[in-house]
Amino acid sequence: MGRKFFVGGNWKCNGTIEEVKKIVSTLNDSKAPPQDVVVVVSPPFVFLPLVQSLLRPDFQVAAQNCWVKKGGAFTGEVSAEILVNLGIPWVILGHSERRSLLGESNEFVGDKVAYALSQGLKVIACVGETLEQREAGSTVDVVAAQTKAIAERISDWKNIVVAYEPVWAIGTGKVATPDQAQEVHSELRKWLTDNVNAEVAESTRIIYGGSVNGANSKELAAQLDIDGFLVGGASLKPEFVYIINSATEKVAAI
Ligand SMILES: O=C[C@H](O)COP(=O)(O)O
Repeated sequence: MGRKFFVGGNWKCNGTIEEVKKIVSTLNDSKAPPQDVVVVVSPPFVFLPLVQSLLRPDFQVAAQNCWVKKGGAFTGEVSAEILVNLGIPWVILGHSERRSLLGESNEFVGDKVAYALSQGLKVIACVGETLEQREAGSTVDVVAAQTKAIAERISDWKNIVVAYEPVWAIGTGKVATPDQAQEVHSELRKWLTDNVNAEVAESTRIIYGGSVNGANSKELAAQLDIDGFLVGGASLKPEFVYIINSATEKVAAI
């Protein structure tokens, strides 16, 4: 299996200069296994240059969003071109907080993903169902529709990581069980096989997000179709290092 384990830390709208320096210092001092894991941290826009300048070179940074098309007269937005100019390699798109709070539709997210890729960014594309959708039995339909809106707009999947983040598990402390997560990851991979192609399905990393912490990461990492994590709250704490090191669980399971 050629999918290198991937651990993203989404700091969301958190941090002061002092806190940022402390988190980076903890990461820089950690013994992560770079041969087994890709580590990408995503601070708020304004901290990106600082984090990039301080962070160890084997870890990377991601923006938490970018504008849907070429920059210009779009007050308050940050374009893909600006991120590229700053040397930011990754961007998180389609996070459920933006989908729900800012009304980002599947199509809008698909357009953003396509534009970001066209500018040379790598994308962590988030999908996931709400509790109501899960209880209505429509989880697979929801994540398939979100993935389809991306698939219809792109032709090359090599710079995409798909993050499955059930909305009910985000920031709630209510993590999906390893079986629940594995089931959706497996369905997503099947969707990619049926609707894109087998090569993309086999090579695309599908990572899990939603209340991942140092106590549950190893068991989740051992699941066949879980290729890493997108971590929120715990990425602000020293336990993030433990989550990064759960990559060794995956290597052992292969
Ligand atoms: O992007 C990360 C997810 O929203 C997960 O956040 P959380 O780990 O705080 O639940």
